[in-house]
Amino acid sequence: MLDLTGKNALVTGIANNRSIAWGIAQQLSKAGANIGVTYLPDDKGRMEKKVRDLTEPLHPSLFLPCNVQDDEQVQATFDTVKTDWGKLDILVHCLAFANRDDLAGDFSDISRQGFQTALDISAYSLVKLAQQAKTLMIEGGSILTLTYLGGVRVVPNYNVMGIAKAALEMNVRYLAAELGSNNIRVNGISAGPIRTLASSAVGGILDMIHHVEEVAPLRRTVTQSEVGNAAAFLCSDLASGVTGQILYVDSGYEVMGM
Ligand SMILES: NC(=O)c1ccc[n+]([C@@H]2O[C@H](COP(=O)([O-])OP(=O)(O)OC[C@H]3O[C@@H](n4cnc5c(N)ncnc54)[C@H](O)[C@@H]3O)[C@@H](O)[C@H]2O)c1
Repeated sequence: MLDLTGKNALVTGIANNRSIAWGIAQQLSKAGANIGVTYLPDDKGRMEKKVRDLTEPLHPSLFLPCNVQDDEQVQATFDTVKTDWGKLDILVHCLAFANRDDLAGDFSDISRQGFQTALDISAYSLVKLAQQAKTLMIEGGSILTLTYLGGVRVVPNYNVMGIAKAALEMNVRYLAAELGSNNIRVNGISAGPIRTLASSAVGGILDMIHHVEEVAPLRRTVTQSEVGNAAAFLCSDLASGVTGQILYVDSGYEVMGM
């Protein structure tokens, strides 16, 4: 049985009720996990309010600002996890960012700055968070990230994010190899296209969704809660033998040749 009772789960990347991280947080909570939430702070505190109101029904025992580009904020987040929880069992890395200009048009036009930003926020951040998480996963643990097929194949307009996802997927494998001896598992879910704030920045996202609805074996795309269910499995002891893997939760689209 899928049971996360007694597990402390820190979930990053909730922005609104469409966020994949929100789907994951709900399923982890349903399975009994104690939830902590981080959000991306802004000057006016809008994100804080929105995410606080949204996640209130899950009674998060931690609610912290964490911009992954800010080392002090990352440190402060994990210092609080240590003080308040004592141990961490589950870390969900569910965030990404690239400049809108770099998610359409010619791939070769990407600027150095745009490349660095996308790779820093969307790929390096997993390493940064894992650095901190590994010291608190004293009973072992599970780290999970979110990726997309555009990291292994060319998808129109995904451009710089494809490079970031390729790096992210290798991060999963290197981290799994390093942390396995501490019984820390590291996996990724490659989700099918879902309408969210982040995906709306990718040129032609609706066309991508319609294409999946026509071609994928299940003839539809996936929902946040389907991704959440797979996440709960990967974060639970039911997946105790699974690490370094990318699990496709995409209605089967990845297997199709045409
Ligand atoms: N939506 C899709 O179709 C799809 C498909 C496959 C994978 N994914 C991946 O799922 C993850 C979640 O995206 P989503 O689609 O739910 O969109 P979303 O916009 O709801 O979530 C993206 C999150 O990234 C956060 N973020 C951006 N920059 C940050 C920073 N510097 N520090 C901390 N947080 C930051 C945002 O605040 C937001 O919460 C991403 O990694 C995305 O690439 C999405």
